[in-house]
Amino acid sequence: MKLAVIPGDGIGPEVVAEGLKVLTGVVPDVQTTDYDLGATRWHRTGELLPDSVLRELRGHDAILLGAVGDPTVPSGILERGLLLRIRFELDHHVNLRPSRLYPGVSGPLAGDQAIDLVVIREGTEGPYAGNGGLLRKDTPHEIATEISLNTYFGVERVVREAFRRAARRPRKHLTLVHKTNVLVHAGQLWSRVVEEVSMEFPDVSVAYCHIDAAMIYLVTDPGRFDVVVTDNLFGDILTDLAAAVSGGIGLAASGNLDPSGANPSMFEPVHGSAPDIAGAGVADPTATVLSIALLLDQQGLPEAARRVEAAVAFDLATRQPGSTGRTSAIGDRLAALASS
Ligand SMILES: NC(=O)c1ccc[n+]([C@@H]2O[C@H](COP(=O)([O-])OP(=O)(O)OC[C@H]3O[C@@H](n4cnc5c(N)ncnc54)[C@H](O)[C@@H]3O)[C@@H](O)[C@H]2O)c1
Ligand SMILES: CC(C)[C@H](C(=O)O)[C@@H](O)C(=O)O
Ligand SMILES: [Mg+2]
Repeated sequence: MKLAVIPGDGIGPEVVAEGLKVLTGVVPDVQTTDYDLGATRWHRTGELLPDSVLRELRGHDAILLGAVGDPTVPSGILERGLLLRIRFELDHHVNLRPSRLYPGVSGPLAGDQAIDLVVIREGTEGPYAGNGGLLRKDTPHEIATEISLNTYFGVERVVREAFRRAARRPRKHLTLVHKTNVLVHAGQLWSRVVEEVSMEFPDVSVAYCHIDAAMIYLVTDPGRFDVVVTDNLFGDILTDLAAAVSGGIGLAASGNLDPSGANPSMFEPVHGSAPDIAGAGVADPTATVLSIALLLDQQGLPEAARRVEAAVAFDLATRQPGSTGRTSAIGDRLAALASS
């Protein structure tokens, strides 16, 4: 497997190192190419994602990313110019974000309710499309717009993927999360597409939830969710909360997928560069390791993926209550468990 590695900023390199330990333990023939993209390169050269690097990324089977973002770089430069540019250029329209409360993990919810859900977040449209600007800048009449783009093509393909995934799960249940009572144009498109595609999946039951109510239910009754399909921004926010109720952001994995296979998919923890703990060696690498499991699955290695997930499940079930541990110690443990 040819893997492009973008460790990135903050805790990115720390967690990626542990992810690679686990990956190379279960799949010996991984050839990695490291790309030093991120804050340091931007400061040194002004480059975010040179076209030549983008071309090289396309030549890999998959990409592993740590995180981007740094307090010394104006907000949005790295996020838009590097991370989102990769997602958009490589047509990562399916942003796959599973959340599971693993046995032994104590979440913040009363009675540790069962959580096993998958969010399919649209990845290339919505308010992330970059369709906006500032008018009359630096005047008292300044106007900022950030228009949400929703195309039939973009909504249909992600909704279809969500139904496909729901149909393969035991509960076969899909919830559309949106804000159709206010965002009536986009809301109507999303609802209509869900209704249309549902005709092809008669075994999948369908529910709808406004995004604000979905936040309530994620905290009071997360068991009602199986597969959730939603737009780019709602999905961003929803998956941080889903992570928080499932044992924390240090456990939340994601895959940015182009299911057509035309472009390499990219795997990364849901969390960011965590400048508050960067360099301290205390970041939990489990989210990255679970992202490796998603990568292995997508690369057609389900048995290796299962071993990695089983290693994480065992580790979480046997961790000392309340303990987090050192990044490298968790990585060593997971690598040993997964390759044994
Ligand atoms: N995919 C990405 O690259 C990505 C995702 C989110 C945020 N960001 C960027 O990261 C920077 C920091 O953003 P933020 O602080 O809002 O979010 P964050 O996810 O980096 O951190 C939020 C909180 O979670 C904690 N945390 C995060 N990962 C952890 C881990 N593995 N183990 C233990 N604790 C962990 C942090 O210490 C912090 O308290 C910003 O520049 C932001 O744009 C990047
Ligand atoms: C850093 C940012 C561009 C990114 C997003 O909003 O998608 C992050 O929050 C995430 O969840 O991966
Ligand atoms: Mg986010």
